[in-house]
Amino acid sequence: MRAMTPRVAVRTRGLTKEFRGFRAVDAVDLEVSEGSVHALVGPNGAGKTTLFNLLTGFLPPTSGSITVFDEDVTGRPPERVARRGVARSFQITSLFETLTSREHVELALAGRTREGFRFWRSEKLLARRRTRVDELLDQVGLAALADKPVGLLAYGRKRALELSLVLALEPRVMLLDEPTAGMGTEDVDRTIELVRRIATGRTVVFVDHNMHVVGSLADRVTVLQQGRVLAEGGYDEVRADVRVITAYLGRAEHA
Ligand SMILES: Nc1ncnc2c1ncn2[C@@H]1O[C@H](COP(=O)(O)OP(=O)(O)OP(=O)(O)O)[C@@H](O)[C@H]1O
Repeated sequence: MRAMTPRVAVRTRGLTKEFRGFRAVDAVDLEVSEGSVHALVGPNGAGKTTLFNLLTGFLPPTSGSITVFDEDVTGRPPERVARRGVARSFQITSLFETLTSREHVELALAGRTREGFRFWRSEKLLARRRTRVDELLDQVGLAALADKPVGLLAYGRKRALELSLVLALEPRVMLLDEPTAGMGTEDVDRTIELVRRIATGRTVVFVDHNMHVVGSLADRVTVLQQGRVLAEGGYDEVRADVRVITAYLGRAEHA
């Protein structure tokens, strides 16, 4: 039997973003396989966030191209890219402190589906919506805290809620910007488990500075430095790459 080659979920070719002549992302060729978990790492200022913003349409590229499942989305606005199944989380999201987790997820679902806020017109739709809300909260471990105002939740739980809001969009490709930023060890480990769970059947691209997180989750790692791809491969391969070691050590020396 012939082994199936996975499709390419996201591909960039020569992707470049200049800010007044400064190349924050410089001729990046990236290939993310469908169903894989792909990490973007690199020292501060390497261009990771800018690349995320390009992939999701939040910034138009200066040159180069982006395809999502072979469809060209170069220069498309965020809502058009989102319609191709790409959803992202942010480093910092604003949640509504007085609303509960359940209310947040309900709003995310109402915003996403065609029924919008008309679900109350039909008992059937209402029941289906409730089940989906429960599933999403359960998936991120928030079932027991669903009716607490978000302002009372610990930081790690708020980040889990943010993930459920991304999941509510039912993305084919999830982009997670520093999912463990600012977390203590316990929350980091919970988040690793959570991302692993939600990555099943999906493509995930994430940025994280924590190498334990990268090593635990990533099938492939792309290392950026000064906007360029410095190295790419499996975690162990990349970690042993002299150019990567030098890039990180060089930074430590100058810190
Ligand atoms: N809107 C902008 N205008 C001008 N320069 C920018 C802009 N956005 C980013 N840059 C510059 O582009 C470079 C890459 O920034 P970016 O935020 O993408 O890096 P990063 O790898 O995400 O860094 P960090 O790990 O600190 O989040 C930096 O030198 C930054 O100052």
